[in-house]
Amino acid sequence: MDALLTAKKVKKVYSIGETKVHALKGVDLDIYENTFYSIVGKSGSGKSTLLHLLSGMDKPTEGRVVFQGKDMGNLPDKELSRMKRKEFGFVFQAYHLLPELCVLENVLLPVYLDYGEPDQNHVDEVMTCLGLQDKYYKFPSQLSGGEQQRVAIARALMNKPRIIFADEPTGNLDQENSDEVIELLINSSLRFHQSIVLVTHDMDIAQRADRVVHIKDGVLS
Ligand SMILES: Nc1ncnc2c1ncn2[C@@H]1O[C@H](COP(=O)(O)OP(=O)(O)OP(=O)(O)O)[C@@H](O)[C@H]1O
Repeated sequence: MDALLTAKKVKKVYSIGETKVHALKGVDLDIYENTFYSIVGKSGSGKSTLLHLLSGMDKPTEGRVVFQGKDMGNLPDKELSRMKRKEFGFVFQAYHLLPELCVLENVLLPVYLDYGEPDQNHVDEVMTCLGLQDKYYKFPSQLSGGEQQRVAIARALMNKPRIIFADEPTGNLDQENSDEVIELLINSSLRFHQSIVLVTHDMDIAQRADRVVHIKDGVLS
């Protein structure tokens, strides 16, 4: 079986004035479908940088990131943006919900950004899967942190992406909400056949993954 997404000899160097930070020093990684990966390592080891490069949010200094045969570094910006909206879902530590929109409007944003029509069955299925069936018309300020993160996950699932990228998604939540959000993220990815690539400091969460990717000083171990 071919990998869905492949990083080949990926390096990332950040330049701050004269100083160069070698954040990734030649990373090879295959992401297969229907698989949950966690990326763990100390602070500053390169976890978020790796997630940003795998998800097309940033480009490598050297090496290639290939999604379904397409080198993301060679795609025109417009095509890359379209691909990311269609194929990838994003969940961050901050929920990034728009406060003036209700839950349903927030969740449907990616669909409207692609000039699409909502698939009402999918919307209802995702919302129910995430326990949000009675929250459609609430505003973010009326929800708890855990509920807001569940809305962000629902939004990430709306376009039926192949991969969910999550960077410390439970970083702002207490233990109980954190457990619930991870449980729902795993359940929904199984239900809707997505892979998950998740960056976390929490080893209990990391161990839930099918594969734990360890990174140290920009190198996978
Ligand atoms: N935009 C940037 N400009 C310059 N240096 C950066 C930038 N982003 C990250 N770095 C540096 O690259 C290295 C890897 O950072 P990265 O954020 O990927 O680590 P991390 O493992 O996700 O850390 P944390 O767990 O603290 O979030 C660090 O030395 C960091 O200071």
